[in-house]
Amino acid sequence: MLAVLNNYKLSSIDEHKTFHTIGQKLVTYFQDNVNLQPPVPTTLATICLFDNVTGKLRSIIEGTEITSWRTAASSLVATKYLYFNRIDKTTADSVLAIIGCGVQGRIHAIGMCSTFNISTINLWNRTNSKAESLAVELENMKATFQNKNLKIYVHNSVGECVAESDIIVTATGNRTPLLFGHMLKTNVHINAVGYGQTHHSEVDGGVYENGKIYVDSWTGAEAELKTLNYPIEGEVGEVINGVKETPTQALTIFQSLGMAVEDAVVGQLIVELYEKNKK
Ligand SMILES: NC(=O)C1=CN([C@@H]2O[C@H](COP(=O)(O)OP(=O)(O)OC[C@H]3O[C@@H](n4cnc5c(N)ncnc54)[C@H](O)[C@@H]3O)[C@@H](O)[C@H]2O)C=CC1
Ligand SMILES: O=C(O)C1=NCCCC1
Repeated sequence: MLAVLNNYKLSSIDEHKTFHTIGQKLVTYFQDNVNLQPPVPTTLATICLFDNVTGKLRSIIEGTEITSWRTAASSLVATKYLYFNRIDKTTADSVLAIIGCGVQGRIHAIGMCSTFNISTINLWNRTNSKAESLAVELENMKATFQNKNLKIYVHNSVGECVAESDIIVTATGNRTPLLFGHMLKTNVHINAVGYGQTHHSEVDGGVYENGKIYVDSWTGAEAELKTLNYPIEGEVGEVINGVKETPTQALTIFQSLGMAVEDAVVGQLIVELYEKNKK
């Protein structure tokens, strides 16, 4: 995944400086890594940054953590603009479901509960003990969350997990659908993160058919969602900048594809911080 970015700002580094970045991320996904002792993340990533004038390799950055956080951050932004901006926040009592409690499920849970007023979190994982471990971790983090009275439940089935949920994250990498329309309340928001057979494998066609689908990037969608036979409303960015309207009263789906620019910019930020702190 190659990204070339010119003339952009990193205000946390220097609000007057203009940055130019050429970056590429290499990703592997080895599902059996979880069975190793000690376990190794299934998704592993390395980010390379290149000098924008000479093309010379400038930095090699460990990209596994960056991948986790930037993916969750994209879902948080999508959830803010596609879900929280259309509900009455004064009465909002939002319930979150995490389907798949691996690396992404965990970071999404922490990110969502730290950022939004989530009153209940419902967890499901194929191996139940993993959901139970995440529940313990979240219980111990409650003091840092927006809603300190967060209720945490582990469920034995996906249907039970999502039945009362307003916001859903699917992060399993399952190759066939596990989330179906009949399981859902009305007006829910789904962040479909996992990559199985395709990006849209985890969610049944009936959900896409009745929902408004948003992506992180049109370019990514043209290449990576060729087999999704339902119309895409737009990019989340188009809702943010007002080109597309904020959806109202709808089932919304953020189809997360992952963008190389996210990795390149965070990589650049880390290099700039490293060099600044070295001085
Ligand atoms: N959209 C994006 O930008 C990104 C997507 N991903 C994708 O997200 C998914 C999850 O990634 P990680 O959390 O890093 O993986 P992980 O291996 O840490 O977690 C996956 C979880 O889902 C469960 N699971 C695995 N296969 C399953 C199946 N067939 N059915 C039901 N549950 C299953 C596992 O028990 C595990 O807890 C992967 O498909 C990965 O490719 C990862 C990074 C970025
Ligand atoms: O953007 C990424 O990084 C990934 N996207 C799809 C699945 C693996 C990692």
